Amino acid sequence: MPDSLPAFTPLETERFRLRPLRPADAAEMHRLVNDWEVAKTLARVPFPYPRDLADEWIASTAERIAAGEAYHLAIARREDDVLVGCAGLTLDREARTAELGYWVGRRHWGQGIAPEVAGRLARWALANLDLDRITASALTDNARSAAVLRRIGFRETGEGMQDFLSRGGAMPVRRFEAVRADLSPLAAAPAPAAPEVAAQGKPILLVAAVGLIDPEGRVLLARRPEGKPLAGLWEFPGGKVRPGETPEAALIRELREELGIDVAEACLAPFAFASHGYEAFHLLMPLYLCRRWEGQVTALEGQALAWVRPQRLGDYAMPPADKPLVALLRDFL
Ligand SMILES: Nc1nc2c([nH]c(=O)n2[C@H]2C[C@H](O)[C@@H](COP(=O)(O)OP(=O)(O)OP(=O)(O)O)O2)c(=O)[nH]1
Repeated sequence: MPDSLPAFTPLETERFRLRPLRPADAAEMHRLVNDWEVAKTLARVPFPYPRDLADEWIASTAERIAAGEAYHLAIARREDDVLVGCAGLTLDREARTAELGYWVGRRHWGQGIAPEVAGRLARWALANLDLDRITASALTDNARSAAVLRRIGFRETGEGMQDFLSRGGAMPVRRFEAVRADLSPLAAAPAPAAPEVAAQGKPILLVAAVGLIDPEGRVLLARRPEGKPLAGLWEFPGGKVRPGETPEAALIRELREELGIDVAEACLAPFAFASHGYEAFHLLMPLYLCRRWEGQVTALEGQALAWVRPQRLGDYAMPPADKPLVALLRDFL
C-alpha cells in the first residue's frame, strides 16, 4: 500500500537507509523485537511482544510522521532493504526538543549500526525540524547504549527513573542530551596547533550576507543545511568572502549559486554589520539590503527558504551573531 505511506524522504547513511516502516515490515520487526535481550532495554516495548502490536505500531508511526509528531523509522540495509532495527524521535514541539530512541535486532549486533543511524537521525532533526535539543536516556546497566550516545556527541546530564513496560516498573536511567554545537562539524574542529595562535586571538572570518526584501516588505531567510555548522538555524543568504574578492562580489556569486538570482552591485545597499566571537573564529559579517534582482528566487542547494515579515523574524531560530541585526532590521523596515 505505497500510497498510505507518509511523505518522508529516506535518510541514507553509508550502509543503511532510515525510511518509514511499511505494513510488510511487521513480521520481521516482530521477530527482532520480541527478544528479551532487545525488549529489556526499551521503555515502551512490552515483553512478550504480541504479533498484532507490530501491525498497530507500524500504522501509528505513519500517522505520527504525517502529523509531524514523531519520526519512528525502519533501519534497512541499503543493499537489500533488510530490516535490522528501528530508530525514532518523538517531538515536544512547544519545548523545541525531541527524544531519541533506537534498537537493533540481536542478529545484527556488533556492526556499529546504532551510532551510524542514530547520529544521522539526530543531525537531520536538528537541521530540519524546529528543535534546539535532543534528549535520550539509557538504562544505567546498559553501558553499550550510553557509549553509542557519547560517540555521536551526546553529553550526560544526570540520572533519573523511567517507567519500562518490559520490566514492569520504574528503572534507573542515565539521561543525555545534545544541542546543535554538540553535533555540528565545528565541535570536532581541532584545537589551535600552538598556544601562540590562541594567544594572538581567533582568526577573523569575513562573511557577506544580504537581507533580500520583496515588494511586500518581507525578508528572505534560508535554513542552514545538515552537515554545516549551525545546521537548522535560519540565516541571511550569503557566504564566506574568498581571498581577493570584495564582499559585494562574494555576495553576487553566492546569490547566483545558492538562489539562482542576478544582483547588480549598485543594488546592494550596506546596512549594518555583525561582529561576533564564535569558539573557533571571530565572525565579521557586513549585511546589505537588496530590493531588486533578476530571476526567480530558487533553493538551488535544497535549503529551506522563508519570506518573513520583519515582526515575525523573532520566530525563527538564528545564529547568535544575527540577533543584533534582526533588531536593527525590525526597526528599519
Ligand atoms: N550566510 C550567513 N552566514 C552566517 C550568518 N550568521 C552567522 O553567524 N553566519 C556564519 C555561519 C558560518 O560560520 C559563516 C558562513 O559560512 P558558510 O560556511 O555558510 O559559508 P559558505 O556559504 O561560503 O559555505 P561553504 O562554501 O564553506 O560550505 O557565517 C548569516 O546570517 N548568514
